[in-house]
Amino acid sequence: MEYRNKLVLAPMVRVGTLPFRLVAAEYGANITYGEEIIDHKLLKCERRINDIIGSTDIVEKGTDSVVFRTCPEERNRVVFQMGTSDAVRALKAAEMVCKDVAALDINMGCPKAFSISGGMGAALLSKPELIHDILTTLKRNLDIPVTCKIRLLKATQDTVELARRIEKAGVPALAVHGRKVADRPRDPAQWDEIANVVSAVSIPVIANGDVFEFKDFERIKTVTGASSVMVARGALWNASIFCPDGKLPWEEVKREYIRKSILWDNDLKSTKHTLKEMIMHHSCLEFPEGKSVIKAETLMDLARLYGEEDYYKFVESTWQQQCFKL
Ligand SMILES: Cc1cc2nc3c(=O)[nH]c(=O)nc-3n(C[C@H](O)[C@H](O)[C@H](O)COP(=O)(O)O)c2cc1C
Repeated sequence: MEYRNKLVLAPMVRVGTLPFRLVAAEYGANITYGEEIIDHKLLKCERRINDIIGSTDIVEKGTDSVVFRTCPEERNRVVFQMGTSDAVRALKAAEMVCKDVAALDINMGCPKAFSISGGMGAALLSKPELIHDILTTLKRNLDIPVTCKIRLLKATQDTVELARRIEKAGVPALAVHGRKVADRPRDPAQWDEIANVVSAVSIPVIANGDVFEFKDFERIKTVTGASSVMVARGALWNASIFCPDGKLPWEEVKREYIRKSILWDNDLKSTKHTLKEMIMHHSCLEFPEGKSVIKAETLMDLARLYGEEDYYKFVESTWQQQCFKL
């Protein structure tokens, strides 16, 4: 996996499922991260090939609940992001997905209470020995690249020191979200702090924070010196941010997302959540569209709402034909 000169879709919980990753890639993302999945959850899952829709699924044992869905088309660019606080558990969990993804990333930046109280996410930032243990154990035992995504520490020198230690663990790249743990999304990302990390390490740094237009990809690279750029909210609000020719109208992007959600039988909650985030940014959930999305009980309801009923029926009939063949 090459980490230089890449446009990267950031990991986003309940957003970064297969249809969203495919849409982002269609518009130009070179590397697409899945949403963070916790190792404990993975350990309760099994890998299943879904011959009807052509996906590989990680499914909660004894249920049909899909925790992670991928397909061969994205095999060379999808990054599985995991939450963990233990090297051995992380390895056991990673073994289930490593054949189907291009790389594994460990989330070392999540500031949410759930992550911190479990010793995961940003809690790892103050435990460099544990970081080293997790990264080296995974690297030694897996055939795919292992990276991590961090936030800034309170003091610049501490962030730089941590980045150097992470580099020594042998990772091929490091993603840096230019905010501190206590910062909120509205606080500006500190690109100058990312620049300090870039100067201190030789591995490619993936700069992340406040990229909202295509021109920002070049701007953040110039300011930070980073090799690659990762974008979260800018992509959530309009995944065509990756298009060099400029963004497409968000309605068009939303339609593409809905069609892909139908095609890959995406989890309804995830599809609704992603649509609601888009609507909240561009319009208002109180308007009829938002209310209908909230009310939708099936993907067919959403297909009907967006005039994609025929497409839904077409996809359903291809699944039925596939079922007969099997
Ligand atoms: C809806 C949403 C979900 C997120 N989920 C994750 C996640 O699963 N793992 C992670 O490392 N960061 C997660 N983040 C943080 C982003 O990956 C990114 O670091 C942050 O939003 C800053 O980038 P931005 O300024 O481009 O939004 C999430 C952010 C958003 C908006």
